[in-house]
Amino acid sequence: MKTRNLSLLLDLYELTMANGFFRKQPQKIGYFDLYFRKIPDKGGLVVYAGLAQVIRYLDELHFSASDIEYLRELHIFDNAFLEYLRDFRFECDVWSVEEGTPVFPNEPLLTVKGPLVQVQLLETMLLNIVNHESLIATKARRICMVARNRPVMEFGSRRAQGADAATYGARAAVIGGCSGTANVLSAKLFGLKPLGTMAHSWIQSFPSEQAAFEAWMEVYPHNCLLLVDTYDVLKSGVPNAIRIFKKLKKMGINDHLGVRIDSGDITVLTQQTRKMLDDAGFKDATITVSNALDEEVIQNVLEEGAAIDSFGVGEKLITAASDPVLSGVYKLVATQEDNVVTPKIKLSNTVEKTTIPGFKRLYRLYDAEGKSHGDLLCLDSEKVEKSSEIYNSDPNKTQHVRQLQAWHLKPLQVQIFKKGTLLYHVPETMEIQAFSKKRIAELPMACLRLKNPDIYDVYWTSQLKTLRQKMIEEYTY
Ligand SMILES: Nc1ncnc2c1ncn2[C@@H]1O[C@H](COP(=O)(O)OP(=O)(O)OP(=O)(O)O)[C@@H](O)[C@H]1O
Ligand SMILES: O=P(O)(O)OC[C@H]1O[C@H](OP(=O)(O)OP(=O)(O)O)[C@H](O)[C@@H]1O
Ligand SMILES: O=C(O)c1cccnc1
Repeated sequence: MKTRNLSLLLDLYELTMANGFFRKQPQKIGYFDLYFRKIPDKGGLVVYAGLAQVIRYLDELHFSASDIEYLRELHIFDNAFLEYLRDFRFECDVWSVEEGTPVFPNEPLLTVKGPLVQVQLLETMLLNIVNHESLIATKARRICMVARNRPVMEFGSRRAQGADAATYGARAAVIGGCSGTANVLSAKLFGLKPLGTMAHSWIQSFPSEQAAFEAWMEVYPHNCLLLVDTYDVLKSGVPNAIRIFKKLKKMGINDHLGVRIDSGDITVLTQQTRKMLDDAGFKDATITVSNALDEEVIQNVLEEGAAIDSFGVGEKLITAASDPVLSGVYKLVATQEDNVVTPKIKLSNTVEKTTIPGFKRLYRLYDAEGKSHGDLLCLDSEKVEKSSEIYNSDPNKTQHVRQLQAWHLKPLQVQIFKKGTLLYHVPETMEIQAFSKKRIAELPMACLRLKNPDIYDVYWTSQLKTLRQKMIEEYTY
């Protein structure tokens, strides 16, 4: 893959602060946490995605001669700072949750430790990548869940907000459960299955629908997924498709036969199509549907008894149309000087916006059967004992205080970079999808549902809770 220089894709204030840090606090280390506060669509979980792109961005971070020249001409920055950027070498530690992991509000998904001048520069791109890809993976999870094991093809590139949203979005959609994508670039780059059928233009370009299907059959006899709604699904499209399937059968070909329906009442049309295909002896011929589908439409048509084998889903998925923002944030939680770590807090009028101070660790709590019962956030410096009392971060929960006792702790973050050296190997995308399904299956069922899911429990240790409370009191005037 060619190097991509995104180093100036940041907000100006990151550079002006970095210049200031370089001059005023050059030795100080900063710890930043990346987390979100609210799950889109009032869902029960977010599927974390984007780490592969984060790694690539950090690995390629450099400032070209023309970047430096441009910055010099702004007349904002010190020469010494520009020279530092010219010789920039990434030297941070990075910990991250693994892609595909279901995650919850206020959990540190990514923690970056390094010279303030460096960690501050990363804010925009880390958020841009994680917010986008996690949003799409989360939406895909919702759609694929209601499709109940029927393959969902990602069809959205044409309606995505730009080329990156299409390409990285398709990867995220596969992490969230899609079987593959129509986006060939994304398939090539990320080892995804390239999938597709045909457009109406193919049918329209021939003198008749029958002639179009015949021509397709001649070119792709082993992949005859015919689009049947150009003129009339039941009166023309399906009968013409059946004629083609009969011809193929005579030639001894009976694989990958099917139809795609892209308009009209999905329940009615698929049920009647199924009957026509079955009656003609093509019980294995598949029915694919598309047309502005999302989790609500899919759930609805399946509840109505639609006869569907697979889905093509585009615009609503690739744009996360129902709730198109994951508002992850990147906040300073501690600084370090001479090996002394000092927790930092940001207060707010709203409790949710008050940050969680300190360099922290995140664990998932498992029972003996491998089911997860919540997550635990603690300070890196503390030792968590079996006898520890833990506190639900949601004060409204009735069982507010619990004993750790019966649960096993599994760390959720792994170290990705150590002093700028990459330690982590990104798994294949389909492995990430399988990992994600497994992690999601461990969660309480009630957290998975689309509507009114239970809130997953996130606990804090007593030390973390006390530290936060003390800091809130210290800074409250
Ligand atoms: N049985 C159904 N229940 C719920 N939603 C459905 C059902 N059938 C189709 N839909 C959805 O309703 C929306 C509009 O469908 P409609 O039949 O109006 O398609 P259309 O785009 O107008 O068709 P055309 O492409 O011919 O203009 C689409 O999002 C479609 O997926
Ligand atoms: O509806 P989506 O979920 O985005 O799925 C992708 C859509 O893209 C194609 O439509 P096309 O661009 O040919 O326009 P159309 O809406 O007229 O079918 C295809 O036929 C689907 O309808
Ligand atoms: O292959 C298809 O059927 C397809 C691809 C992209 C968008 N709509 C349909």
